[in-house]
Amino acid sequence: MKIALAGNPNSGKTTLFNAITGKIEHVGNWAGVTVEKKEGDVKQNLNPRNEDLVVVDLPGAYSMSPYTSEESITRDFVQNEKPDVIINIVDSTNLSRSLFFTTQLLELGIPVVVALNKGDLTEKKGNTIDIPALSDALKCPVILTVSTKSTNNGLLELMNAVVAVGKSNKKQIPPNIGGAKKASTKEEFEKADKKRFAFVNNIVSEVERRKVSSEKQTMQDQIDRIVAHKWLGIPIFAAIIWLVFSISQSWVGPWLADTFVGWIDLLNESVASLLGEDVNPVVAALLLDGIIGGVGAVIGFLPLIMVLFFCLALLEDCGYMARVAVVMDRFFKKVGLSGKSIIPMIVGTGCGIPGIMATRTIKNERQRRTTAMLAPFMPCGAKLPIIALFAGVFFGDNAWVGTSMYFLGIIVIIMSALIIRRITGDFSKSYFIMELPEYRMPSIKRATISMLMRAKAFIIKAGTIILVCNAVVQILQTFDWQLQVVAETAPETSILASIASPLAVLFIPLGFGLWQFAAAAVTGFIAKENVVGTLAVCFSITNFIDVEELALVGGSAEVSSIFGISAVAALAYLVFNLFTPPCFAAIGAMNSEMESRKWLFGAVAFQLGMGYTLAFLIYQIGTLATTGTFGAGFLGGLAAVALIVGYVVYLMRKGGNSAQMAGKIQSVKA
Ligand SMILES: Nc1nc2c(ncn2[C@@H]2O[C@H](COP(=O)(O)OP(=O)(O)OP(=O)(O)O)[C@@H](O)[C@H]2O)c(=O)[nH]1
Ligand SMILES: [Mg+2]
Repeated sequence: MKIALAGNPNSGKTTLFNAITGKIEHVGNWAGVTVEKKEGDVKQNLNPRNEDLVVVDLPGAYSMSPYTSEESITRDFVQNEKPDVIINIVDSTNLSRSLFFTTQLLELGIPVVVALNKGDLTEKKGNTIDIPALSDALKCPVILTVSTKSTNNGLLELMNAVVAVGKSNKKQIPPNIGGAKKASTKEEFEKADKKRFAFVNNIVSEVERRKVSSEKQTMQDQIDRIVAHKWLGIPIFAAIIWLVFSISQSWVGPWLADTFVGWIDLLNESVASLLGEDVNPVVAALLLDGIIGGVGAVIGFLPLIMVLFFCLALLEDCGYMARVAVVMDRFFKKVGLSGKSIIPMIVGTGCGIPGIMATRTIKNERQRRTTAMLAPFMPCGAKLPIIALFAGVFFGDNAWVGTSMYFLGIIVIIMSALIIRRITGDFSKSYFIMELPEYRMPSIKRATISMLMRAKAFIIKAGTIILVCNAVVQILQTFDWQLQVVAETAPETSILASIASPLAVLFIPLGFGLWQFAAAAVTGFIAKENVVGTLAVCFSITNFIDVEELALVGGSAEVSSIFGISAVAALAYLVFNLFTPPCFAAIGAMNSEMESRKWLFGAVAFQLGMGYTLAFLIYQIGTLATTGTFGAGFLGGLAAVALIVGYVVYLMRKGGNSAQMAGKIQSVKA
């Protein structure tokens, strides 16, 4: 039996799906979290008779009408794949809005069971819903559920009702709303919608008793007045992000990382003693420096990243991140995007790929493609080790490094959106309406699960892609083109050095024209964690976190002298890695969401140009400010940057002209 979960965004479909299948799909406290359908089998304890029950979680939808194109995945699935039963998840705190969709589902000829979800919240608010009366009015079973609870949550009753209607021979007859079913033109649909609203309002007024204006509500409004305030919103957001980076990077993170790195060191030592003296030094180096050293350098930052993800999950769960979308909407609207583009960017701070996929809910094509192109500018989980490394080595673990990279990301996104709008010549606007979820105590359990999921992905990546890359880097730097082991005094003769050196020339104006940095930037396109791993291997540093000094990169002076670049150049290198194109996997995701080769190539070129220009400006201006003269390769870099900027300006003019032309043609037509 195939069971579809359908309902409004943020009603709790995925939470319910996870509860009945035992899966751990991403749940978020805002609308539009699920963008793809997901399938799972019903858990044994909710399926006592062991039937073949498959559940499909769908993206949220407000309507089945073909004139709201947004929710097509849900509509297509329900209409084309004909599930045997639909569970309609209804947010019981928002009955009147949710039932509109219910009336449409009831008319499809597929049995519907309503899961009246978030029963705990309704109770807390002091509202009551007459469930038998609601079931009578809708002519379908209605079961009260609390999908966040593990017991006494109504899920067994729900599944029993689902199996019963799925097996019953009696057809469900939808309530009579009066001709709504036969609509085919837009006008007819609109007329039918009006009837539906009237029908729903009528039911709600009969079954629901609301407790009027509770104090809690006004308190929520008061918090929102400050948190989502026009001017205060931004500094509050900055302070919160600073706090998150402080906790993860300066306070709790290093303390955890310290213990963790101790274990990695121990592993390294025990493997070394196991290998003994007789093992071929090339093999020993591959294992100890390349694999354990390289992967260890990356994994060493795991505790730090976990703390950060935990904090972000708490912020998401309590409802704050949805407010950030509202605060940022004002700025995004000015550059042709909307608050809707923020969600992909917030999701992208975990990993760029789901962030890019989240752009799917954006209707306007230019906005969707622009968001998919710019979301990777937010620092994702894989970029955090790079930030942590450079903040540690050059800036004493200061939380401002991470915070400023986060906000630089937002600024670059806003500027880029402005440029892209000009280039495309598409000045269309869109309005952003977002339902704000209520504030609530964040759940430690949910945040822990979210953190562990991300940590798992990080470890798997470190044990596969990162491990292989580090091994390859180690081999390439051990041998020269004649396959002879390179002398320790002449590392520049290795295969790796000879490949990376020509590229390093391009980086001289950016302050890091060394083959090691060039090699690390290139492996970074395979996965951003590789930047840290490759630097560790190339500079033969087995770990960046000093266990003795109880500080991240305790031997920072030592490491920075091994790197041999200035702090300004280090910052430029950090920015270069964060603002050039993301890893290949994310570029693949960009490709599938943009659905246009032209946009994809344009986006990658734009990102390359952006990273290069920013790194150039930071290095040269920073060097001028700290030493009084420009850095090396100033003129060459200036020429390159002038070329990049000149070309972008040319494209913007061209775009502006074509927009003007289009405007003229339209006014002539009018
Ligand atoms: N208090 C309470 N919260 C719930 C319940 N069910 C879900 N939630 C919360 O509601 C929010 C939305 O849950 P999701 O499962 O992501 O909602 P969804 O319907 O899948 O949302 P989209 O995928 O965006 O359409 C999350 O913050 C959940 O923790 C419930 O029964 N009680
Ligand atoms: Mg969902």
